[in-house]
Amino acid sequence: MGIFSYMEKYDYEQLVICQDKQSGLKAVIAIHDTTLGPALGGTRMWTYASEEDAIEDALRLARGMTYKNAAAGLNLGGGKTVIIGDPKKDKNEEMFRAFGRYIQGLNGRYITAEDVGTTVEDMDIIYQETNYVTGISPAFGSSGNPSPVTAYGVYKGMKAAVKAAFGSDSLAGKTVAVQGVGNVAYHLCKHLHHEGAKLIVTDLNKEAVKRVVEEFQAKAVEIDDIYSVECDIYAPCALGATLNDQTIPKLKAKVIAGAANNQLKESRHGDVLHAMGIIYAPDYVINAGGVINVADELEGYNRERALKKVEGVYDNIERVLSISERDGIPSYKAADRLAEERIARMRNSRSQFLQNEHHILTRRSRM
Ligand SMILES: NC(=O)c1ccc[n+]([C@@H]2O[C@H](COP(=O)([O-])OP(=O)(O)OC[C@H]3O[C@@H](n4cnc5c(N)ncnc54)[C@H](O)[C@@H]3O)[C@@H](O)[C@H]2O)c1
Ligand SMILES: CC(C)C[C@H](N)C(=O)O
Repeated sequence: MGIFSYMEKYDYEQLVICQDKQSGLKAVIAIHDTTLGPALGGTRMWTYASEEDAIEDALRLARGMTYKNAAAGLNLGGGKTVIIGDPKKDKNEEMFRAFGRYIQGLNGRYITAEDVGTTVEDMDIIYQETNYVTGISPAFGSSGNPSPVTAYGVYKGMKAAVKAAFGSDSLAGKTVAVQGVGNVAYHLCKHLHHEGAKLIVTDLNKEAVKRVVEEFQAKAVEIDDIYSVECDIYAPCALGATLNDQTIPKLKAKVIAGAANNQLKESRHGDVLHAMGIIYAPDYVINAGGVINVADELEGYNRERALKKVEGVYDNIERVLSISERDGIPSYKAADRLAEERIARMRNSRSQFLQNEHHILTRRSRM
């Protein structure tokens, strides 16, 4: 499908292609929908097989942020950036400065933060060029790395999903199979271990596995074995599309609750999970802790207030699962409905003329 057809299909607002020869920056900023407010979404740095793949990923992830922000009750729209390159080899200071200038050029329509392959240090460099960046260092009065807070939200959301499946939200004695034990899942494993859950883990990065085995008595398994292990909960915390035709038939878990974005390869896989009676905590509802946390920076960051808001992920998962049960629809559809209805309500809410500082009449009166 051509880019304009794809954008029209899901009603995207804007796609910005950024190139800076000097620094090697090749970035794609996708803005999906700003009905609720400026588009907030992280910057992913990844080695894409093709430029088309990078554009598609930016578009897909941006739309996911529209739904995530809407379902989390934030007054923010959805956007995302991908930078083409290897985060271990291709980063440099000029690249993130150049990227910061592109963000500034959007004049607040897009606000960035961390995603896979980018760090607080990268956000600090962007901050030298623009205010439209979050997840910057606590030294600037900001919230820092969002991953521990995302993990806290996933932990809370997992408890709500476990309650729906087993009648109690206790994780003590439950076995959780965690795929990918990087930034978010390390902290998730810590919460689960403290509550008395048993952990089975895998990761392409052997050091990351060693750390959770040593610190949280996790049992390590091979990459492909994580789907078929005996467990109560499967927590996908690596990349997307791991719930697909090949993996779903292997699952033994009664609950799926993890941090990864875009877990369902296609929506129909959410229908399959529903038909199998597996409780699926929709990805963008359960992993909203990070964005809720960085969004708090826009009001002057307060950690205590941010964590309180993140605890609401529990209620949000409960709400989605009860709509799913009440209406007999898969949980991913219940989540989409929640997000779409909020956006539609705001889009259709009555508009009144209010003169503000951006209005032409105000500007004219200063002349
Ligand atoms: N960091 C956040 O605050 C945040 C917020 C919301 C969503 N997410 C999503 O959560 C996921 C994890 O994010 P992160 O920040 O922890 O990233 P990360 O890169 O730190 O961790 C991901 C881990 O998954 C491993 N991995 C990759 N492919 C794998 C595979 N096939 N099998 C097993 N392990 C594999 C990697 O080696 C890495 O250790 C991503 O999908 C991200 O988009 C992150
Ligand atoms: C704004 C960020 C913290 C975004 C995060 N990477 C997410 O996917 O939610």
